[in-house]
Amino acid sequence: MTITFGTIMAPHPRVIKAYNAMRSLGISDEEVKPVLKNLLQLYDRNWELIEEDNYRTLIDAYFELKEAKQTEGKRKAPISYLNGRKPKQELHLVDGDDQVSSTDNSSQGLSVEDSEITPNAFKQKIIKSSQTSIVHMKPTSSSQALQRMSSEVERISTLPCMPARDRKLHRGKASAAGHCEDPIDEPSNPRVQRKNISNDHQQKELMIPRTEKLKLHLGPVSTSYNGSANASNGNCCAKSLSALYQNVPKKDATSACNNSKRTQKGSIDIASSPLGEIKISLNCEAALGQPNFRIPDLDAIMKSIEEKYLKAHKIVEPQSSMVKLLDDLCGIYLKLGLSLNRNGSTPKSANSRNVACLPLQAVTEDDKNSFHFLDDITKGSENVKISLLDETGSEDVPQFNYIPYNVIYQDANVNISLARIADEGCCADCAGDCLSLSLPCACSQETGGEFAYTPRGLLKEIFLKDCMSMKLEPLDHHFVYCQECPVERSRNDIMAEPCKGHLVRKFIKECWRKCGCDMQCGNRVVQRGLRCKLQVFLTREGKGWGIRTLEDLPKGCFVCEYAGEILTNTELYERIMQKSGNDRHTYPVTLDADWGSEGVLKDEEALCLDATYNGNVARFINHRCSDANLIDIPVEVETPDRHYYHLALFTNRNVNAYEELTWDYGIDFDDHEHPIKAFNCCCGSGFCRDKKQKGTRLLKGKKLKEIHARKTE
Ligand SMILES: C[S@@+](CC[C@H](N)C(=O)[O-])C[C@H]1O[C@@H](n2cnc3c(N)ncnc32)[C@H](O)[C@@H]1O
Repeated sequence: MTITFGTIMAPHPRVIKAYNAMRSLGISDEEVKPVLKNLLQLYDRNWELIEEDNYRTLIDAYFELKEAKQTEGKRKAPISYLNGRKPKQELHLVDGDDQVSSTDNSSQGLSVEDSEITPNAFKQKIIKSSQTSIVHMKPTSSSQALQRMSSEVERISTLPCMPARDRKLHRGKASAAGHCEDPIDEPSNPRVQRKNISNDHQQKELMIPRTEKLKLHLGPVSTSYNGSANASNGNCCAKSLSALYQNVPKKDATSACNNSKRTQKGSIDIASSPLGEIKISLNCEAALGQPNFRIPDLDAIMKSIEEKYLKAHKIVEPQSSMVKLLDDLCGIYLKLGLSLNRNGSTPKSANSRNVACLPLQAVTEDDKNSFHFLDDITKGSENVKISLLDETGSEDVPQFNYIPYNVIYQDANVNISLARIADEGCCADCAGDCLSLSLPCACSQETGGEFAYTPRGLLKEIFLKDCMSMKLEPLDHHFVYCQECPVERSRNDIMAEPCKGHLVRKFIKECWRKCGCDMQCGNRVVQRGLRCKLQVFLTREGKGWGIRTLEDLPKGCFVCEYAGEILTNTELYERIMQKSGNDRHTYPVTLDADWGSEGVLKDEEALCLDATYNGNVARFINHRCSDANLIDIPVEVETPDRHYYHLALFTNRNVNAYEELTWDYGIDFDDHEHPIKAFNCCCGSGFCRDKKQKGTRLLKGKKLKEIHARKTE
């Protein structure tokens, strides 16, 4: 089947105004174009008559055609009206339904190819022709416009035979002056325009017989979406593309061009002529040979696409391309078409944008649910909404309770008290913004007497660099060792191996309640919560849901913290044990940044965050080996010890809108004794550590350092 996407021209300013007026009524340019052309001809290009009363005449004429279609029923038009194109003066030689002659200009409307035709016969032809129109709006009752056109037909066709050049004079000054008569088709390139005119003249002289062949441009109201699954339409569309070439004067033919691109479900052809005409045709070859296919309602297709792309994204994602858009349209067309047959067919009402006259049925609930979209998964609990989109409609919406901040599940000992914060551990004497102080306050001690944040609220370059270096080259940094390591105990509780060491992480310490500064202080970033526009989306690589940013993010930007239930290790093991087989527990994060300093840390004391049942947006952030765009940094806010802290995620480079946000979980894919079985990594990174993944390279040390250096440049 073929779907044609219309014709693009370089219109006259008055044409643009007319289009704009009609667009406000929901009528597309493609529908207006043939009607406007006809009126211009009928009124000898007297624009005032068309423009007066807010384009009343044009609106009338448009609806007259609709009505003509309705009153005539479903008789097949004798002429294939495919698409607007072609300089108007050529004659339209049509052999029949499927055949378009080499001088075809069917899109321009009716031509009288017989040497003599009565006005009535011509009117009939007009009416028949409108049957191929696509009905967008409910037709009105009959009106003057059709009568005007018809009487004009009578008037012109009853004129005594006259040579073409005289008839041209009769049609008005613009014609007589030899200007391009049709502003709608007026080519923007003057060189081309001149050629066309001369070509027009030649053709008229050659082709208009003495017996007064005439053409009335009263074409179909719209043929923008006249693709259908039946073979004849498919053929017609192919012809309409080739007709672009056929209409091109021979000497210009070299400048006509045709572009073809294959999509997954078909192909896209773009043909252009030196006349400035461009035709885009999408051939949905995936529908070929599908016996169950029935033509779906165009409204349903359009709505589906609009919801998929506009309502869901508001703006277009970077991965989007026209090819993808057209391919999606084709896919939805196919899907809706197949679903119609399954559920039986019912006729469609006349005021919908049907693409063909086969019996149609309204879209089913199934069709409507072909994708999932949630406006705000946070239930209003964050500073910004976070939407969720599943473009495939294949995945159930994740079931969990959104919590913006960590909450204690049961036994976790998180001691938050002002009394525990020593005077020297806060900045009670500060006021306003601590970052504006010439001498940084006590809260900067943790980060070496310098705040970790810039006045713009980003991580300072040097701080980020140090944190990245710890991630990429941990062995170059300081480790502490537990006397009895909870990690080793979790592997083998009976004979736990010695602690392998815990990296001494760099912490950020933010100002808090005991500090004198205000909430807008530059040293309060994580605690002020999420600000970035994020979206949960279904990844295509088999990672399940993921997070992407809907806006460009600068390097060092706080994205979100990892929030969930605060559990003790004991509680976490219990949860893991309760889970069966493949139902893996996938959302725990160990708060081990300071374990080594605690000597013997019991499982009832060691803490972790579990976002499985209660969590925030971070629970959707997927893992990427080594070159992820986020980095996790421990942040001290309300507790001075490192037993409990916040795990904040910052960008480690500039991130473009619609990039997936990823984080290196630090998984050792070779550790087969870990209580939580590692997933098969699909991160796609060239540095993927999961050896099971084909084509991955293991890069360590220097190589990773090089990459990081490049990325942070
Ligand atoms: C914190 S969740 C991330 C969100 C998750 N994708 C979802 O749909 O809810 C971690 C889980 O996501 C999946 N995942 C994350 N990164 C992955 C990767 N690089 N390759 C494959 N699966 C991944 C794994 O199932 C993992 O256990």
